[in-house]
Amino acid sequence: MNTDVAIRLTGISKSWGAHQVIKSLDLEFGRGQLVALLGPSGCGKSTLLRLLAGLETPDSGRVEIDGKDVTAAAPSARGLSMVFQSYALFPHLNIAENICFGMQVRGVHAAERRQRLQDALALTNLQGLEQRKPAQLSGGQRQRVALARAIVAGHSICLMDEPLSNLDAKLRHSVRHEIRALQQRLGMTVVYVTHDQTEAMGMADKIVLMNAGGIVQSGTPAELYETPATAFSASFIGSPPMMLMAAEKLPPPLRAGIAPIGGDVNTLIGVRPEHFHIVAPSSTELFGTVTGVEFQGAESYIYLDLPGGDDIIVRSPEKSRLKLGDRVGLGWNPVDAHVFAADDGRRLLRLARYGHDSATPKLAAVL
Ligand SMILES: Nc1ncnc2c1ncn2[C@@H]1O[C@H](COP(=O)(O)OP(=O)(O)OP(=O)(O)O)[C@@H](O)[C@H]1O
Repeated sequence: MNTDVAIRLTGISKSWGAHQVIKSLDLEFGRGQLVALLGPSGCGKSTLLRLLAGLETPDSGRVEIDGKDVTAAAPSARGLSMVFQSYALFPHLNIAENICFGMQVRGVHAAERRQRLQDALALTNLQGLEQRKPAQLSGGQRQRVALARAIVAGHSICLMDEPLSNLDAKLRHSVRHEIRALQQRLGMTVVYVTHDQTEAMGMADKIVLMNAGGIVQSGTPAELYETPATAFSASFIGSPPMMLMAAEKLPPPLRAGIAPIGGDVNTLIGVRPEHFHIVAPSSTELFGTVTGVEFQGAESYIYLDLPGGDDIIVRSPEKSRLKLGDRVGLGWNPVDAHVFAADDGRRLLRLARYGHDSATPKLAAVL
C-alpha cells in the first residue's frame, strides 16, 4: 500500500439511464493535499464527489480509502467529513449544537465534545458566537460553522462541494484563504469541487480538470497553466483564458513553422493574453482593431477584433491610451505560443522550437 495516497479510484463509471456521467475514471488523491475537481457545469464533479462519499454507488470500479476497499461501504464507515454549498445547518440549533451534533449522535463523551468544540471555534474564528442561531450569522460565518463541524469530526479527509458559491466575491476570497490555511495546518486531505478556475488555481496542490465525465488533464496549477494538454484546458484555465486563433486565418509569416507541427491538420495557435505585444502597425503583418479597453487598476484588458474574425483580449501591465477603433499591430514571442489540432483540440508540439529554427527566420523577425 502506498501511504502517500489517501484515496484511489480505479475504473469508476456511473450512468443515469443511458447517460454515462462518469466514464471509467482512474484517479489518486495524495495525502495531505488539496485536490480541486474543476470543470464546467454538468461535467460530473459532484457525482464523482458523491461516489467518493458513498452517497452514490458506482456501476463499476473500485473506491479505496487509506488502502481499504470501501466501494460498498456506507458513508459513515468511510472516515470522511463533507462540507456543502448550502452549509446544511439545523436552523433551530445554535452554533455550538450544530457543530457538536455529529459527535453527540456518535456518543462522543461530553468533556471530549467540549474540548473539540473549543478547538474548532478557535481554528475557525467563531468564538463568542456559540449561542447564536444560523440565521443570526453572515454567509461567511455560516460556512465557517460548516467547516468547524467538519473539523470536530476528526477525520483526515474532507470533501467539499462548491463551499463558497453562496458568498459574495470579496468574502469568497477571504474564506478561500481560511480554508487553505486550515487544511495545511491540520494536514487534511481535501477534495474540493468547483467550477471556478481562479479558486482552483489559488488553492489547490493539484487540479483535476474534467469535461463530459472524463479527465481532460490533471497536474499542478502551474502545469495546467503553462502546458495545457488540450485547447479545452487552455481556454478553461486563466482569466482571461488563453486566446485561440485559427492558424489558417493568420498572415503567412505567422503561420510559417506551424505546418511541420500540424502536418495536414488544421491548427489553432494559442497565446496567453499577457504574452501579446501591441506594436506599431508598420512592424508586423497582423493587425487588430480596438473594440474595447478595460482599466483594471494594476493592468488593462484591450479587446481586439482580428481580420480573420477572431476576437482576442490582450493584457497590458500599463494604463492603456488606446481608443475604440484604433488600428494596432499585434505580435508575440514564438516561445510563448501553443499549437493545438483544430479537430479534437489535442496539443501538438509547442511552437517554441520553431521560433528559433533557422527554417523559419521570418516568423521570429516579424514578431
Ligand atoms: N440523480 C440524478 N439523476 C439523473 N441525472 C443526474 C443525477 N445527478 C446528476 N445527474 C446528471 O449527471 C450530470 C452530471 O451532474 P453533476 O451534478 O455531477 O455535475 P457537476 O459537474 O457537479 O455540475 P454543477 O457544477 O452544475 O454542479 C448532469 O447531466 C446531471 O443532470
